[in-house]
Amino acid sequence: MGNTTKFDELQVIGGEEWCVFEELGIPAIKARVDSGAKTSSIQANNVKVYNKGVEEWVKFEVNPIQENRSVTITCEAPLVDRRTVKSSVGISEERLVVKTSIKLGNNIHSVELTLANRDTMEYRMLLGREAINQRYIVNPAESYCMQNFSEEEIQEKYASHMAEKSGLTIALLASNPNLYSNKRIIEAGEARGHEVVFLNVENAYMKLDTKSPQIRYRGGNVLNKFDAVIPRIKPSVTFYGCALIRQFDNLGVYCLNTAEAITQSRDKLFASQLFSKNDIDIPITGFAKSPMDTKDLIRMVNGAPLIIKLLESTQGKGVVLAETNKAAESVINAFKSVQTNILVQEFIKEANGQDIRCFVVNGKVVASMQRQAQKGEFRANIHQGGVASLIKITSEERKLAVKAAKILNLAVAGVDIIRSNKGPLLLEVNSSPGLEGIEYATGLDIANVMIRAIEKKLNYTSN
Ligand SMILES: Nc1ncnc2c1ncn2[C@@H]1O[C@H](COP(=O)(O)OP(=O)(O)OP(=O)(O)O)[C@@H](O)[C@H]1O
Ligand SMILES: [Mg+2]
Ligand SMILES: [Mg+2]
Repeated sequence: MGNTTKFDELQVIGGEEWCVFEELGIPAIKARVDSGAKTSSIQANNVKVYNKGVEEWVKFEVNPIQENRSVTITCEAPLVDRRTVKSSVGISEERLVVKTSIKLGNNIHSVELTLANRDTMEYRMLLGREAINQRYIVNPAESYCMQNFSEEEIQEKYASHMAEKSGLTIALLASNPNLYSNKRIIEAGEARGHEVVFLNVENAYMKLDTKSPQIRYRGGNVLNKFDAVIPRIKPSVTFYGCALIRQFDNLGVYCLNTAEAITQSRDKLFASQLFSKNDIDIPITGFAKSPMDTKDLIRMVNGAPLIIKLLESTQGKGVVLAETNKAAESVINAFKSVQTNILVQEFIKEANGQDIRCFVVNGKVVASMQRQAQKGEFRANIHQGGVASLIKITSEERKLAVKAAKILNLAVAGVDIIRSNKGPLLLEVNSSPGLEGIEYATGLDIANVMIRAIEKKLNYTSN
């Protein structure tokens, strides 16, 4: 088995040692020397693989100081292996292995490090056999044989990192980082000096436990450094997304829109009931279970032409105009025959395919636009070819928008209003209103307004 080093050439290391990783930018990290482990490992969060030329590299974050998560070092190193490790319960997990140089006392040599989630462990690093063999001999009774750092020295080494973190750490909980709205939110957060981390709803999961509830991310990283969460939950993942938001909320993280508010706004029937209960005018709306009531349902909303809406619709996809009573009856009964919940609604003809979108943030209308449907179309949604333009809203409309957002308890809301002969009527309230149309129409930086709303709630002042 190769050359064996002479025993008296080996240096003695203790059961714990201070390691320095100059290439990773880690000035000192305490390691448990563990000859039982083959490869050395280090605690790593937000692990991301990327390409650097033809090589694969890994970017990851390390919290080098035990029991202190405020110091975060972002490290980069070449990826040398992906290993499958089996946990004690037999579940295989992939671990990335990187290569870098380690300094122990005055010795510098190359080392392979497994990136592990060691959050629950006392030491942020384990020094395994591969790093020890042929170089050191372990005396577990001793500590810091290679070099020791005092508390003051550690403080000094990390002083710049402690001062560096001035902005907030904000999570954007969504599904697609390339959507205009999401890109703008990240951009606006970073422009104000914050760190914005994109979290994919479907890659996050939770641990329910009274002592240490957690949110984890694919790969086992614990997400516990966030000051705030911006939820942008698409309708198909409402249930799961809201469960995650509740978990963040339980962990004391401020959420720009609560799970409860999002859930309420996603249910058009429930939201409409809340509106009518709170004296907010909406188009006359009916909801019935049995086809036997269809005829009266139609009469109730003043007959055709009338609107039929799927309960969970967005982008205007589930909104239908029935021109005659006969057509209305067959469409309503067709939906009922496939157990689909629908609302039947009075058609506001005089709106002429126009509606108004008010963007509400923390109780204020921060922007508004008019949307005009395409020719021959009654739905004004941008996704249905609607065209946005600037509009000056009346104070009555402004009050209506603010009140609707307040009743649903939404910090950020897209409130849709339609102008009728009876005055402005509330159409619906969206909890993840898009930014593209409204920023384009108004020229305003709405993403910036959202970020500043978080700063205000957290009493954050930049220096
Ligand atoms: N009762 C109505 N009378 C006239 N037009 C209506 C009525 N209800 C909806 N519309 C038109 O259809 C569009 C879509 O309706 P609504 O906003 O209720 O559906 P949605 O699918 O949830 O859209 P969103 O993408 O805004 O969430 C409205 O923006 C409006 O232009
Ligand atoms: Mg909607
Ligand atoms: Mg709408």
